[in-house]
Amino acid sequence: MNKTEIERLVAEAKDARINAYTPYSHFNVGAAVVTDGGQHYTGANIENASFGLTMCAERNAIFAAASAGVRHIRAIAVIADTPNGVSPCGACRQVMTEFADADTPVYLSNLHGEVDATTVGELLPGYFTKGDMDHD
Ligand SMILES: O=c1ccn([C@H]2C[C@H](O)[C@@H](CO)O2)c(=O)[nH]1
Ligand SMILES: [Zn+2]
Repeated sequence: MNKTEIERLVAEAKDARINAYTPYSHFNVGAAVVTDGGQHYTGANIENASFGLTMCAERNAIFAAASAGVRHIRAIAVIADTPNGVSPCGACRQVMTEFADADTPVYLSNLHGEVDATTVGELLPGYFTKGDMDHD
C-alpha cells in the first residue's frame, strides 16, 4: 500500500464512521477494507439495546466485503476519536484473519491524523485457523 492508497482507505473509514449508531457508548468507529481486486467496502459500529448484539465497524466492513463475494482482503483501516490509533477488539482481530494473511496491513487511525501501521499477525499472534481443525 502506498501513501495515497493508505490515505484513501483511512478517509473512507472516516466517512463510514459518520453512520455509526452508538446511542449507548457514543464511541463512533469507522472501518474500510480494500480487496485484492481493488474494491472498497466500509462499515461503522452499530449498537443495540441488547448490548451484546452490537457489531463493530471492522466486522461490518469485512462482512460487507464477504457478502459481496470477496474472499481476500489487501488492507484494512480503522478510525475512532482516540488518543492513539484505535485498537480493534479481539473478535475483530480474529475475523480479520479469516480473509487476510498474517502480513496484511492494518492501519490504526484517529481523528488527529495518526495512522499506525500494523499487521493482522501482529494484532493476534497464534490466531485460530482452518488448519487448527485438522485431526487424524
Ligand atoms: O475496535 C473496535 C472497538 C469497539 N468498537 C465499538 C463497539 C461499541 O459500539 C463501541 C464501544 O465498545 O465501540 C468497534 O466498532 N471497534
Ligand atoms: Zn471489534
